[in-house]
Amino acid sequence: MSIPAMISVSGLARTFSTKTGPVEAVKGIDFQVYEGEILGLLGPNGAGKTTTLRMISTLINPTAGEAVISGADLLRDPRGVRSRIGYVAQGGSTNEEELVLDELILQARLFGLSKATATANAEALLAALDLDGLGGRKCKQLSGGQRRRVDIALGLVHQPNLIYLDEPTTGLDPQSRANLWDHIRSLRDRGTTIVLTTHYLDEADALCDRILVMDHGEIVAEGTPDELKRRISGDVISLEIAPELTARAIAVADDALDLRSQLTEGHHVHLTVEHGDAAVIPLLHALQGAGIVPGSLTVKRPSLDDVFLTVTGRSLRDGDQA
Ligand SMILES: Nc1ncnc2c1ncn2[C@@H]1O[C@H](COP(=O)(O)OP(=O)(O)OP(=O)(O)O)[C@@H](O)[C@H]1O
Repeated sequence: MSIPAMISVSGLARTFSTKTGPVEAVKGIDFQVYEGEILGLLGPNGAGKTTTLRMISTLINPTAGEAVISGADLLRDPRGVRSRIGYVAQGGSTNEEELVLDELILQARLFGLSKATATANAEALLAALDLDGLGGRKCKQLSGGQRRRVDIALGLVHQPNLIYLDEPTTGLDPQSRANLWDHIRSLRDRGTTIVLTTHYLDEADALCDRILVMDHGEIVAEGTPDELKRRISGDVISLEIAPELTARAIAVADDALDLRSQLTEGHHVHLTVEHGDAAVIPLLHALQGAGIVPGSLTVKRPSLDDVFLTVTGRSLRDGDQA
């Protein structure tokens, strides 16, 4: 049975008019988000991630295209869309002077929940997001990680089953980031569908079930982190071999495996194959048959940085000026 699509987007585009001419922020993209997954929009600054999120949350109108969000049509039923989603913006939206619990209850009431339900939801979320005991604090008295969790609670307090997180961990220290990742995963495990944007490769890798790589307003690659790494770059098996045997070792490996590429560097032979783990035993067997015993063997999976470099021709970290 196929998993139902929570979001279905087709031909979605947004061009901004500026004094210096039109800016095509998003150039007609198609994608689906499935129920219960964490989908990541990964790309450098200016790739079009936030514009995409803002369109599918009704905050800005698309110039072209359409979308159905949790059963509601984006263009014909924007109120329906708004009631079904939670949106956590980049900078958050907490009111500095407000008490955390009051802020959450107010937010839920804005979505039409009764006082009792709003209070119950707010208290349950404080517990679920490890914010117990902080309901009586002012938002400005929280740490960065606590604030980000309050932002997320604000997006969830009306109990949407779909939440958008724009750069959820930007500005957090490594420990708060890892802690927030755990919370985001636990939301998914309880059935919430999550769409998040990030420029962090490690975040997309650690957190997302599926990734859309965006660059210059387009989706340039799509897949699970593993699929992307495998499809685009392959795994690299590195063998330490006596220099006089490297040519022979490559010939043997080429017979035994479906090699994508090979490279010799002194005592080392690097072989690129689709599935490194599955290739190790046949490779060792073939080498042994030819009387070659490697001094060492390692299998390296490519990083998402390698993926980004392959699809865009530049590193994600260099791409911030795009
Ligand atoms: N209101 C606007 N008016 C004009 N141009 C805009 C507007 N909003 C976004 N843009 C432009 O559209 C492009 C995409 O911006 P967007 O914010 O969607 O990128 P992003 O991938 O979310 O980047 P970041 O990671 O920095 O948030 C950029 O070139 C940006 O300058």
